[in-house]
Amino acid sequence: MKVACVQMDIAFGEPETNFRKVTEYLEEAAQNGAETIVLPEMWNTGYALTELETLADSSHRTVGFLKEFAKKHGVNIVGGSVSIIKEDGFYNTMYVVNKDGELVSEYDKAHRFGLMDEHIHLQEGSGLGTFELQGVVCGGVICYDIRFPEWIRAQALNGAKVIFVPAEWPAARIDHWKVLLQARAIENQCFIVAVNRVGSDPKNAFGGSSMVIAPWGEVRLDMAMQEGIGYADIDLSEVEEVRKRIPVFTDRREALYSSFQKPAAE
Ligand SMILES: O=C(O)CCC(=O)C(=O)O
Repeated sequence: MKVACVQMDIAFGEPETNFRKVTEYLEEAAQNGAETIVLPEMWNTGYALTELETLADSSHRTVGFLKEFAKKHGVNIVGGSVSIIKEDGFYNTMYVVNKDGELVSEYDKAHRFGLMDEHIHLQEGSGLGTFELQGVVCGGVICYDIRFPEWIRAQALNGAKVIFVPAEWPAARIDHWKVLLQARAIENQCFIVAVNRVGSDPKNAFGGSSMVIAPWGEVRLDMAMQEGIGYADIDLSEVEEVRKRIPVFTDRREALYSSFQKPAAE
């Protein structure tokens, strides 16, 4: 699978500008032979959370746009995430469409990031976020979600061999981003394809460093602070090979772990 990571700047609170920019990047990646194109987090609005009432996608524009592009160009798109208004509030939602233009996943970010006020403005999701692309089980989580190893493990236990991570991760903590991603790849013995943004908004400067990491932990792509598209080839046989070499999934002791779980507080 040839993946393309779109590491872009995002215009704060300007969906029209961002849709134009994303269209250009998708076209470039498709022309360069990408099979699966990955976008960053909240690419329609950025973190303009106080303006979501007027800016969030209410008419499923994003889904229509991604489906049409995917079908026309025969590419899978892991659509990063966009701000969406649903019946009970705003969500940070990842849409994935396959080469036939079918929506194969709609994942709402599970863990809201307090330092960026998500807990005030956004609802939290409770779906798992696994899906299939070309017969391969994949997972999707969003940014802060990678700080919860049990959540990524749940995806791996449900069969994910490639986990996609769109993000708007600040430069101030970019060391955490790199280490956490590498750890999630090594412990789950899977590929991690992580796409962060560059540029800044009124509150944060973002750290780029979009990465493709192999199941043994090698970094196959690190885009540093470069705006543009990074490409990597993923050979899924590496997942089986690494899982055979060190059989973590066979050696896990679920019953042992759950025997020490604290009961929920009253
Ligand atoms: O966990 C972090 O340090 C960054 C998370 C974040 O920026 C986000 O979830 O949007």
